[in-house]
Amino acid sequence: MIVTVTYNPAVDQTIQFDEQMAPDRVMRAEDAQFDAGGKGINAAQLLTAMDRPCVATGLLGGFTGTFIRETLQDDGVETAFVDVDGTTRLNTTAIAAAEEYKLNQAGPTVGESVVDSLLEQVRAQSPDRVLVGGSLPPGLSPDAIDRIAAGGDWETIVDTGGDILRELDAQYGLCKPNRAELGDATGADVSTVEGCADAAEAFRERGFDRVLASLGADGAVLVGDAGRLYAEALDIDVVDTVGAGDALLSGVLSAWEAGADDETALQTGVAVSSQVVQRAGTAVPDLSDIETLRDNVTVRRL
Ligand SMILES: Nc1ncnc2c1ncn2[C@@H]1O[C@H](COP(=O)(O)OP(=O)(O)OP(=O)(O)O)[C@@H](O)[C@H]1O
Ligand SMILES: O=P(O)(O)OC[C@@]1(O)O[C@H](CO)[C@@H](O)[C@@H]1O
Repeated sequence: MIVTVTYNPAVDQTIQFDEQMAPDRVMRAEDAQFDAGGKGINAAQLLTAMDRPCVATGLLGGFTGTFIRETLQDDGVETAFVDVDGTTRLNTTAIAAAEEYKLNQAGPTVGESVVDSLLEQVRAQSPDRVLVGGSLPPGLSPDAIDRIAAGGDWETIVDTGGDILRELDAQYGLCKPNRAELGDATGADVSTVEGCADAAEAFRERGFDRVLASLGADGAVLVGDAGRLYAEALDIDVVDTVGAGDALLSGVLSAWEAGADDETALQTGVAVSSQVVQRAGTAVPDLSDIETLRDNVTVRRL
């Protein structure tokens, strides 16, 4: 069973324009939507859609927190959130012509005592795996993630920025940097797939059993004791890439939960992310056919 921890959830607002962004005038949108977001919450929604037992925890507050709580309840996602005084943030993705603008708020300031409250929620679920996803709100340091990792007998997976990854001290089952985050975390040249695999391999020594590097349109690399695996991305029509990394990770975790090997897990991850990027925002696509779709993904050893 997986518990996801989102210290800094968000309502994701996605606004679509037919024309390019321009300053000093009113832009009129063609379409707009709100989704419950934050990396761990996205993963919990996707895992639930793939019938994997999962509980979403994290910090919620204000009217945006209420929206997230109600959306997850409607989607049948099990939750165990901790209430905070501030208001959960609202992040905006503007899709204008072919360009994507991501505008993320910092989130409400919280006190360190929230880590104890969250740990209590996590322990109460007795999970096998815990995924800590997303940025930290003001008031918390990377120690908040280390404390979750060291707080019980579970494997911890972490999906956060390169600056935070670099500062973690505990032992982790996996981290999931994207290309820029891998570059930030390691300082290595990540301009080629091979360079990314080298950087991921070297980064394992910092306390990560496996590194899953997501490379956008170039696919993904999974490096661990079983070797270096590379999956090409599928050739698809992308609407926006918000939540693409969460989808890749959810597919991998879903397959591992079902007992699959790393190769099948990577195929599943790429298949799930391909479904997500073909839809606007972080809405959950139909994943009932994912075990068939993953056969379209080619994995090779580097
Ligand atoms: N342009 C694309 N074409 C095909 N697949 C894509 C494209 N962009 C992303 N993907 C798929 O999504 C996966 C994750 O993408 P990416 O590396 O952009 O994640 P990310 O930067 O962590 O995203 P986010 O932080 O928004 O969740 C890729 O490994 C790939 O399978
Ligand atoms: O600011 P963070 O925590 O790094 O990222 C938050 C976020 O952009 O990531 C998700 C997509 O991966 C969105 O649901 C959410 O708004």
